[in-house]
Amino acid sequence: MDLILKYFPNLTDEQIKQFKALEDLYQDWNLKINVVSRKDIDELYLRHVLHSLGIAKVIEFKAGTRILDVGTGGGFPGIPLAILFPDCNFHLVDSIAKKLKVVDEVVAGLGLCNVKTTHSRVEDIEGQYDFIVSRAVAYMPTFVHWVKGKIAKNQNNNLKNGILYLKGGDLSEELQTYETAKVYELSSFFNEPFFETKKVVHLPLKSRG
Ligand SMILES: C[S@@+](CC[C@H](N)C(=O)[O-])C[C@H]1O[C@@H](n2cnc3c(N)ncnc32)[C@H](O)[C@@H]1O
Repeated sequence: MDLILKYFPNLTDEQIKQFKALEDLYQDWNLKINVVSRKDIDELYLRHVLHSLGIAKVIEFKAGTRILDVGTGGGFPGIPLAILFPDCNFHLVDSIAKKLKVVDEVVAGLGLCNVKTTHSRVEDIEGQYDFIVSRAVAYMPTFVHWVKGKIAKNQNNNLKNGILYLKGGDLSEELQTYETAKVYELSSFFNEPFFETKKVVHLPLKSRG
């Protein structure tokens, strides 16, 4: 938890309480359903919470922003972002029902009112969002194809609307057709060895294929 405060020192008491509660909630749920690996649960704040919050270092969502988390799994990056941005609306989607059961319980345990979940493949989700966030779900061209038509145009005249994807490694081949894609190194925000090769890819609306 100290790690979160180190990089996000202006949290409210409520947010601190919610971030602290994550550890027990995930530990309890992991005993019943394995949503987070053993190693990762021991380093939950580094590997999941702080990693998810890397998106917030790239874009600070304004109140009322609609965000879709595709393939949220156990709730990442959606849940940490929903704690950080309580005035934004989050829709967390996954194609595996048991993972969403855990997400629903964690959301209820935290008292988060800004999160909705749906058990579905993202291709079947209808609706428009200002941003689509994700981590470790699909190769970028496949992902872009899945979410085509789901990003709202001209909402608040925000040219940044689009995809924010947490990825690692060499992305040159994957991103070669997306000229306006911007890649942010998470090591420039977080001084921790874990983030050495980790990045946030921002694909604004205009660059969608
Ligand atoms: C490797 S896990 C990543 C989970 C989470 N984003 C994280 O980083 O911890 C990939 C998740 O994407 C989900 N998924 C894969 N394809 C999907 C699709 N087309 N629609 C919705 N969810 C999908 C899987 O069920 C799985 O939970």
